[in-house]
Formats: sequence, C-alpha cells, structure tokens
Amino acid sequence: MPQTALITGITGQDGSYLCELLLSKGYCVHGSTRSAESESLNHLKAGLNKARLPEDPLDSVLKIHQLDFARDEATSEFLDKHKIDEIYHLAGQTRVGDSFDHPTATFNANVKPTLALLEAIRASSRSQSIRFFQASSAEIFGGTEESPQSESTQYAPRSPYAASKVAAQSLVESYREAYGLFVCSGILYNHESPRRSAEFVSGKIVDAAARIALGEEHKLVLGNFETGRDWGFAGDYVEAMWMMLQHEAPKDYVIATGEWHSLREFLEIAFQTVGLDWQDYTTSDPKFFRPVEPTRLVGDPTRIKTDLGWQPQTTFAEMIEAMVKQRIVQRRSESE
Ligand SMILES: C[C@H]1O[C@H](OP(=O)(O)OP(=O)(O)OC[C@H]2O[C@@H](n3cnc4c(=O)[nH]c(N)nc43)[C@H](O)[C@@H]2O)[C@@H](O)[C@@H](O)C1=O
Repeated sequence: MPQTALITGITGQDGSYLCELLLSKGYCVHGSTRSAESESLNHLKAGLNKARLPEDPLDSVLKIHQLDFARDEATSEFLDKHKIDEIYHLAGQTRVGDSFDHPTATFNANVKPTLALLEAIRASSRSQSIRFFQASSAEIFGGTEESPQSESTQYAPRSPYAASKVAAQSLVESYREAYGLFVCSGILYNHESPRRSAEFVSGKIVDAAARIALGEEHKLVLGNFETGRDWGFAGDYVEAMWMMLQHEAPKDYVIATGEWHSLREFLEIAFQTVGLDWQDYTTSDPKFFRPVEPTRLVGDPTRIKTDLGWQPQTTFAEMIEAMVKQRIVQRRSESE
C-alpha cells in the first residue's frame, strides 16, 4: 500500500516542494488549502506536471481539499476516511513583520489549527499510527544570548509570530508526552527558493535585482540592513521534514545550515549575479523597520545530522544565484 500524507498549506513554498518530494517517493498526497480555486493552486499543479513524477495521472495521486480545522470532529473523520499516515502541518501566518500589526489573526492562524489537528489525531481510531510534523521557527529563540541555538536553547520569543510558534510547539510537546503520539516540530531557520514571494526579504531582493537588470526598475528600498540570518534552501528543508517522520522516535529538530550571513552579503551575491553593485541601487527606509529584531539567529544542526544523516545540499551563493536567474526567466516570460 502506498503511504498517504496530508500537507496543510500545500500551495506555499514548502508545501509545493514537499508535495513533489512525496509524489516522487510514491506517496498519495492530500493537500489542504484555503481556496480550492486559487491561482497558487494552478501554479502548484503546473509545476508538478513539469516535475518528474511517477506514472500515475496527477489527479489519482494528489487530492486538494478545503478543510475547516476548527471542526475537530470533521478533521478526525477526514484522517480516518483517507487513512492518513503522515501529516505535515505547514499552513499558517508566516510573516513576522505583519504579526506586530495583526497579533490576533497570527495566533488564530498558527495555534488553533495545530491544536485542532492534535485533537483530531487523538480522537482518530488510528491515533497510534499517524505521524505529525509541525513547522516551528527559529524565531522562538529571537531574544536569546545563546549562539548557535540548539534544541535545548530556552524559548525567547520577541514577536507575536514567535509567541504563536512557542505556543504551537509547546502543544506538540505536551501531546507527545501526555498521549504518546508520534508528533514533533522542526525548528526551521530561514529557507528560501525561487518560489519565495517578495513579502520576504530574499524574494524582494532577487525580484529587484532581476527588474533592475532588465531595466524595469531603478532602485530597491529595504528596511533594516544591519541584520543577517542562517539562510538555507527550502528544497533541502522539506527533505529534513520527511526524514523526521521516518525516524524510529518522535523528536524535535533544529533544521538549519549552521552558517550566519549578513543581509549585505545576500545583496552582494544577488546583484553580482546580474553584474551590478547593490550599493548603487539600494536604500533603507525606516517604514520597513520592525519594532524589534531578533538577536543573531544561527542554528546548530548537529542533532539532525547525527540522528538522521540530514545535510543541506545547496550553498548560500548557489541558492541566491538560482533565485535571481529564475526571476529573470519569469520576468521575461511574463512580458512576452
Ligand atoms: C525563521 C523565519 O524566517 C522568516 O522570517 P524573517 O526572518 O522575518 O524573514 P524576512 O525575510 O521577512 O526578514 C529577514 C530580515 O530582513 C529584514 N528586512 C530588511 N528589509 C526588509 C524588507 O524590506 N522586507 C522584509 N520582509 N524584511 C526586511 C527584516 O527586518 C529581517 O531582519 C519567515 O519564513 C518566518 O515564517 C520564519 O519562521
């Protein structure tokens, strides 16, 4: 019997990479999304049709649903009806900056569905055989003095987004301990790809570098330059999510490269890819500043390397170059 997975937030960056990975491994995938007719869903299907997939027609191995996680009973029935083996809970409000303006919506989007899914697993007749992954975030360590951060670093959230992730991760921990369920969280550091939108700094930079190179734009206005992150490639990180659910025991893992890079380095590589100097085009505007920034976020991936043999495959520079090149191809095809 093929394995059956549910991916919440399947049309997002991580959802689409994970969907490709699971289909390539012969899984039957159920995806949930807010709108069954969205443009992002069409993009997902178009991308999957191009990707290398098993022989089966797409509709027989990929099914999209609009699920209401607030109705626990219905979610539990769904898990039983479709005999879901693995759940990858990736849906949520992921923009840290926006969470300062919309704290309640952020909590509702990130905490309630996690709890509803945990309750649905507990109520399911197959509760002991379902495996659950929750996408947690490096932001839970935002205020820590410890560097690099590992699974034993104390939580120190510094934004409503970070606090919502602490709540979700704590719920996962307590369901694991109280009910012996196979439920775990991946503490994901920043991870980017050509599919990243311009709402995030990486997507905004590569978009601007491509547009400036093509003569469509002349400047890039960012917020705070004096920052940096541990940036990895999303395609590598979904592999780590899958490996976590194949392990013999449910454990939380830091998913990170272990390398910190400044935003200036990111800018330098992105603009160099199109033969330009970022300093000629980039300015900073306080209107894009956040009320508070995390301290130096860099993850220690030792545990996941040792236990699961996971290693990031794509370097920082390779990832940025691929993002810029893809954006140029996309801009050209859109203007045709
Ligand atoms: C781990 C974590 O990773 C991501 O959250 P993020 O780190 O906030 O990502 P970002 O790309 O929005 O910001 C990175 C840095 O870049 C600075 N920055 C400067 N100028 C602009 C600017 O113009 N736009 C943005 N967005 N950021 C800017 C900004 O102030 C910040 O210091 C999410 O996946 C999240 O879901 C998650 O869990």
